[in-house]
Amino acid sequence: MWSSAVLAGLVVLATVGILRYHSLLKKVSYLPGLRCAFAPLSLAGAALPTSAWNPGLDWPWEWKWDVYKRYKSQTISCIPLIRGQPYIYTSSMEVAKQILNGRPDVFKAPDSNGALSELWGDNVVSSDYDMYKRHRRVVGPAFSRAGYVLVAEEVSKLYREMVESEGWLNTPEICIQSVNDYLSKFALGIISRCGFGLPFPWADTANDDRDMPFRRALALVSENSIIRLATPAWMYKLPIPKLHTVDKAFRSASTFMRSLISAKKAELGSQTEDVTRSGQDLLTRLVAASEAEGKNGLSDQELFGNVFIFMFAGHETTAHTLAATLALLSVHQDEQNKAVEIISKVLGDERQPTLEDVESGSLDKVLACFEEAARLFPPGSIATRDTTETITLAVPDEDGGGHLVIPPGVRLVVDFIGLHYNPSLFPNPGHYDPSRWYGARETDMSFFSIGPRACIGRKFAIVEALCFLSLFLRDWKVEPLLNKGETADQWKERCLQAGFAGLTFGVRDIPLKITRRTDA
Ligand code: HEM
Repeated sequence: MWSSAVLAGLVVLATVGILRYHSLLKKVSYLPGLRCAFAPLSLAGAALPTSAWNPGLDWPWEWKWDVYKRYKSQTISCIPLIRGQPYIYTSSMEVAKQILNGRPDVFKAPDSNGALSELWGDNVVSSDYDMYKRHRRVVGPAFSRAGYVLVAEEVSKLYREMVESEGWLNTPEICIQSVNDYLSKFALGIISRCGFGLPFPWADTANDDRDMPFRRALALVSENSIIRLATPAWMYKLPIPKLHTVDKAFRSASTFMRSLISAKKAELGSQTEDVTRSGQDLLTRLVAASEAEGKNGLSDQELFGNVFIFMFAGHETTAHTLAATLALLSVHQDEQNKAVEIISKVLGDERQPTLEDVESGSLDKVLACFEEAARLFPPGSIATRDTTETITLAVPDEDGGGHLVIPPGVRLVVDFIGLHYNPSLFPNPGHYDPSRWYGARETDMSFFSIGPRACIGRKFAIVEALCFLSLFLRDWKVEPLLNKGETADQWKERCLQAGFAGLTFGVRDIPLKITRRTDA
């Protein structure tokens, strides 16, 4: 009796499963691809590591060499068998352009961007349609030429402080276990100074009177977003130290950012002059632009959401890419020498790089070293859009041509790792070859995404990266820090590893040896 009831139950479950699978297969236009337990960007999918039954967040990196080959298509599906909506991933530029061209029948779903809006409130990255237009109207003016001049100046100042405070000037050769830590601090310093008008001295020895220093709080916040999303409020009352630390970090970062906004509003409110002329940092310009919009401006919560985005989008991405650039140049001495030669020619031994140097294009071959690193390790490794209506996507001839017909509720993912390792776009894709980017325009830089929602901070990042690399490479020869008996190839195998680090994708800890070239 019981056994036949169990059997009947199993038959019903299997039938429901098969019917569900077939309906999902139809939704992805019968594209071949991954079949798994949870959707990759669902909480369960993202929290669990990449494995055969759970692709998770890191599969585009882990399986970059064979997944599209295996399914003989640049566009594949991913069907979650237990939970979640169906996905279509593409590594084809032709299909990516159709997804990211600003069409109204797809949108940025709030849960597709690391649930940024759930954690911090609506913001320019995670919103869409009218809400996006409102955010963008206020955020756009925050980026200005005067702001980029400030970035170039502050990079030179902070760089000098860094080498002095770290005592590098007195040491001909320095072994660094994780260059990422320095670059993360550097990029946080630049966004703090140029984004928020904060002092951010490199050697900050002052006692911080807050519960948790802001820098530490930010690092913890970026590492623990998934824990924060997955943990119900009552669990923070349990005696679990890790959760207490996470909670404290989120509260601390949040209090700090709110106080920044209130202080800026008060400062601008007390000025009689034109508020837009009172400061060139992103926050001043953001708050000023919002106030100028009157009742169409952003609420405090929305300002807060954008401040958080500036803080993270503005430092993690650049830091990850700079770490990858130095790692790759350390094992490509020929490329490093080429870059140093150009820097010496343009800047000589002493001159600091300026915005004019960046804009003149004279350092473009140095920038190409950064661009090629961003191709191989793109910090914004995916861009997602969900269909709201039935759409058609033209399939490239190489994949057989024709059209995909996709109903509402399907998640379309542009896989920038797949795209950047696609040999039809980048021949010999595993090879680090900065010359691919010689003569490239900003819109060619697919690692900043493509279409109308491409990165608004790209010039900020380019100015910061190019000025930093010019200063750093002029002073230091960069080599891999090898373990005893290790070869450069073994170092590459060990150290050129990547995955989600914080809210974005990037290289893991990079150990380097730096040697003084000149009297820095
Ligand atoms: C190497 C550095 C950077 C990379 C690779 C990068 C990459 C990206 C990518 C791929 C997107 C599109 C995301 C999507 O479509 O879902 C994006 C958007 C955005 N980025 Fe960046 N980013 C970088 C630096 C920055 C900086 C320095 C800032 C700010 C100071 C910034 C602010 C933003 C904002 C606000 C958006 C949303 C734009 C919109 O939707 O209109 N990014 N970024």
